[in-house]
Amino acid sequence: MISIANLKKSYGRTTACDIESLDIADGEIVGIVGNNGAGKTTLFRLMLDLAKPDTGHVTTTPPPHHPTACAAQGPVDVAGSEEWKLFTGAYLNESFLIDYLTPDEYFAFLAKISGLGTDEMKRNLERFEAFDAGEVLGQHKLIRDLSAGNRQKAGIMAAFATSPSVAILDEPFNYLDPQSQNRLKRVVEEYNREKGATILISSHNLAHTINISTRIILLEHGRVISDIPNNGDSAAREIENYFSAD
Ligand SMILES: Nc1ncnc2c1ncn2[C@@H]1O[C@H](COP(=O)(O)OP(=O)(O)OP(=O)(O)O)[C@@H](O)[C@H]1O
Repeated sequence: MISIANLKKSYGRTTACDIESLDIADGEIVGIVGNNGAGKTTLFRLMLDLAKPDTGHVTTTPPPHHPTACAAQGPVDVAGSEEWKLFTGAYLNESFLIDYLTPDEYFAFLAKISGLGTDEMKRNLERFEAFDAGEVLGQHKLIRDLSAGNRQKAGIMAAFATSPSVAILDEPFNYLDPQSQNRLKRVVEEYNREKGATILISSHNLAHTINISTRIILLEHGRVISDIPNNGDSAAREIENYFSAD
């Protein structure tokens, strides 16, 4: 469970986040949508302790089924604890990558700092075989020399590589070819189903977001203006109306 309480962040006169209360239950796939500057990335940065809130907290409760030894029993404030890192994976942008490593070296590095064995890491990455299509793994190419799409794939795979119970992805469909976008949707849905993982995705691709999310949160000026359950694309009309050109 992720809980947000009285979370505010401003940059000068710009309100980037202003959320009084928001709970995300274990196992949800939450699509975060909103126009440019609505506050999607800021919300993720606050959830990952990459930005300091002006007020408020993001707390996260370790899911009971997470295999990694995690001392915390109850909710932990992400700004005051390291425990949540044991069960959270994320890819927001290229700053998450290490350019002078190959993807395989980068994944080995992640395995090491996460206490995963090489075999476990290999197994975790197997689910990405179709998504990767042999362009990222085993290529001996440095991350800095990969195409934008393949860097994006490496970052997304890294977010899932440690088998997290919570995964946060900012604009994951960016740079991906249409087939890879569809394969990513399939991997995300399978991962959520198999692990009961909570997945948060921000995207401007409304069709993909509506397809895979169980809930859609619409942001405007850092505030939640709609929070809609999405069963079988039921949120589509409201979301599409909001973004219509008229
Ligand atoms: N480090 C920063 N310094 C100043 N302003 C910032 C900073 N980070 C975000 N902002 C501002 O906060 C607001 C929200 O930005 P944010 O990047 O969270 O929006 P977004 O919904 O992710 O936008 P986009 O869809 O364009 O990626 C914007 O007005 C942005 O200019």
